[in-house]
Amino acid sequence: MTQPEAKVLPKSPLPSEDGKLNLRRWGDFYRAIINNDEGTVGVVVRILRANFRDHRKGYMISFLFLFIVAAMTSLSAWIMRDVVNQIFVAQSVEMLWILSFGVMAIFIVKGFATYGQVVVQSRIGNRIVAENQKRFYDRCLRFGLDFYNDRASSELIMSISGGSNAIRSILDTIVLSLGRDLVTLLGLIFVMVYQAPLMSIIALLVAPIAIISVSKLVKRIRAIAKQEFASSTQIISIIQETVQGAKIVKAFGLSDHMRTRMVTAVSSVEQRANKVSQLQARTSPLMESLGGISIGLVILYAGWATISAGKTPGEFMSFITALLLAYEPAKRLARLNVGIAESLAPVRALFNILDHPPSVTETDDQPPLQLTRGKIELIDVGFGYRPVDKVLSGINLSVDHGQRLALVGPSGGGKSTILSLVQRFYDVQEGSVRVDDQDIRTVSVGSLRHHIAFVSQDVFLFSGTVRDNIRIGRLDATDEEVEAAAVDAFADGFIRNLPKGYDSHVGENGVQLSGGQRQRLAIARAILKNAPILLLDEATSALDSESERMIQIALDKLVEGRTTIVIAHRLATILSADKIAVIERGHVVEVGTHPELVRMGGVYEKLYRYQFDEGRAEMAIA
Ligand SMILES: Nc1ncnc2c1ncn2[C@@H]1O[C@H](COP(=O)(O)OP(=O)(O)OP(=O)(O)O)[C@@H](O)[C@H]1O
Repeated sequence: MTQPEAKVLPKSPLPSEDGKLNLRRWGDFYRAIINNDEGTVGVVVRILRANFRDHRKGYMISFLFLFIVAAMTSLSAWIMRDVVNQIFVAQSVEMLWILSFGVMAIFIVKGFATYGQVVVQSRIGNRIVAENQKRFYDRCLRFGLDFYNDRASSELIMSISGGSNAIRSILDTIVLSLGRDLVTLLGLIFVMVYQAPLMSIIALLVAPIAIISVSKLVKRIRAIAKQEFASSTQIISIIQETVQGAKIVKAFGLSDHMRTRMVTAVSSVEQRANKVSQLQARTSPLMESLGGISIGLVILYAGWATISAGKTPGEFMSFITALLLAYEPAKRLARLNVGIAESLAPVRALFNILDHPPSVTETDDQPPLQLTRGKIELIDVGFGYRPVDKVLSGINLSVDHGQRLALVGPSGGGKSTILSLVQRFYDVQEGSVRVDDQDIRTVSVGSLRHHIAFVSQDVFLFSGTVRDNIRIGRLDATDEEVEAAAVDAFADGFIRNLPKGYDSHVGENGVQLSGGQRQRLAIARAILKNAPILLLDEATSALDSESERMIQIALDKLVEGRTTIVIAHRLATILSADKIAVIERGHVVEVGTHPELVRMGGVYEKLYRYQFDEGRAEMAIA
């Protein structure tokens, strides 16, 4: 998994060289912390910037409810002084009624405010998850193929689900901590300080110890949670490989090997989850002990003051109630960072992907491709998937309207890469690709691909029916158009023989269709798209001769009147091509028609002779 390099933070501005407070250095320091995506603050600030503004109103309502809850909690502590002094000491009947009903009212209001807050908060939370998932997916769709080549799909799955839920959980934690716990705590501290200032200082003595200890725990949790997330991603990846590679797993007897990999990943998650829980749980003895010390000291002082200094118990009742009520919110606030630490890893994974720069860039004002003839040219094209590894150099090729250019040559020569460049899956690093004299980098990518139909050799089938899969060619096609395309692709016959005909579901990856049948569905898609430019990567897998013959007839029909670039593995299919280019180690080594190339006696002629001899041998065997 790719992680961004940690940015180096400036050193703390304390102590400054001259011993004076340097406000600019403090400013730089805090800005760096906020903009540092590696730090908790940086991530939290980014989450707030991206998500808080759009839900301001909702959060305000949520805060209002939280404020009511906090106010009611503080009020319930405040009222204790009068409960003791007016009811139990002064024995006032009138106050007995007022205060009893007052306490009931306080708790009822608190209950309803809590309900309102939970409902509002959950709605905002669910909306934020949905928005982040949509934003993430939109971003993924805009990436070039290089993005997908470099990533396991498990990383994307974990980021879209884990990352957006973690964002929600961090926001919930912050809102609850600030709105409920902080406001409640401040209210209660106000009550405490107002009622007994000296005792407040005694009670708050333990706070710095709590803050320092918790921040140490947080650092450890963050590191372990990152490893836990990586292992969880691995679990998804192993499951995907088990499903997609089911045949290979069975054929090569890899069950034990896969099981070992899974056990390792699962155990790693288990151990790390245990460690995180254990570290999180450590806050309990810490907080309980510090809370106990604080309360014990207060009782000691209050008891001493009542017994020896003649103070009334009522004076301490409010304070002690406030202190006991403050204990829970104080504990939660101290743990705030602990909770967030665990969520940081998935959020960072999501941010990593959102921040990935698209390799194929396009501005909103790029005009659509103006297609007149459908002429394609590659002019001095140079390209490599990685900066140091050139895959294509000095490629000059052109194919005019209605013509057929065939690319042949040894495996790994760069033929498929040429088709990718024409569709602008990647941008060329040298030279240009032009369609009807327009550099394809200057027109909108959508319009370019709209004019191109691509039939690849590995046909991908989406989950859904056969009909849905053909309709991929043109989403607004009618059922009749879909079926007509299938007829032209010689697919109608086998489709009607499926249990539910066109409405039969193709399983994940279309496992129940043969290679030849899948090819014909791909051809039907291209027929339906009816684009003026056709890019064809012929199937290499051996098809039975009947399938092969039908596919060839369908393809011959498909190429009619279109500008076609075809990668040919069997030369017999391209003898009539207008131009044949031999691609070897990233260069065009020969160009010409079939008779010209045979006469030339070069690479093509050797290839042809080899396949011709092979064909004769096959015929002899037959
Ligand atoms: N996504 C990729 N990332 C890195 N290198 C790649 C990628 N795709 C292809 N290559 C490399 O680029 C070179 C050209 O590959 P390409 O698929 O274009 O060849 P080809 O002529 O179509 O081969 P084949 O006939 O076997 O399909 C090969 O060395 C291959 O390893």
